[in-house]
Amino acid sequence: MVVSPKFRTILLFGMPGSGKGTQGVVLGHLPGVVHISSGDLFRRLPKHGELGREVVSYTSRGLLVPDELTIRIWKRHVQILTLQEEIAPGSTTLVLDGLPRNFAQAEMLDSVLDVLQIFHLKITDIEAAKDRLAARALRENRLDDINEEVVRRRLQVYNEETIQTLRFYDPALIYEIDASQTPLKVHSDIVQRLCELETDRRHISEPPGFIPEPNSQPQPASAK
Ligand SMILES: Nc1ncnc2c1ncn2[C@@H]1O[C@H](COP(=O)(O)OP(=O)(O)O)[C@@H](O)[C@H]1O
Repeated sequence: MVVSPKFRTILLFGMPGSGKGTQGVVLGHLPGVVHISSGDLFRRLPKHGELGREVVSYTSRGLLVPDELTIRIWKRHVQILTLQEEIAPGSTTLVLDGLPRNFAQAEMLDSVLDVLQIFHLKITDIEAAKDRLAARALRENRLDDINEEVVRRRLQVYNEETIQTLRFYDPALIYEIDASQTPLKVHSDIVQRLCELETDRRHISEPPGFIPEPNSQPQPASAK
């Protein structure tokens, strides 16, 4: 049996409004890094198609889209990107935001993801998260951010279900970041951690065709 290599993956975790999308988009600009947001995938589905209508029937109520459907849509997207040679397991690092969102999804993705790092963007002030969602509702015209009841349910789903997903992974992979900081400071914390990983010789971002030297550890300043 041929076993396909897994995608090196960084997971962005955090409650709605914690800034996963903002950080994911910026990281996705690095060479060799591709950002995939499950929420964006769902919003891009044609609204009048069968899939789009089914998805909206859940997202509009603040509920999770069923696992089988979520994973099917995600895998189809990854397959298209792979066929278009925009990504390849072994050379691309995926930054996933919004997925996996529960324990079952983590299990379903385990055979395709090699999770290198999980950033848990923590917000303790729920009111601050709600304010961010209200601002995003206007900026991005997101209906699910406008309705207070829908927002309340999404936060509840996060606290009851999504946060449990972290138990699936080795605690050593999880890095907590204070998401109430400015986006730039959150980004700086993420980049600092990723640089530490690179010095551990697990490369996150590589220019196309870049082949790391077998002993390319950074030299101390005195050796230069
Ligand atoms: N992995 C997932 N599984 C099930 N539903 C999801 C998943 N990702 C996103 N969704 C649905 O899409 C909605 C929007 O998700 P997202 O854009 O990530 O926003 P946020 O993190 O602010 O809630 C979620 O409220 C949920 O209904």
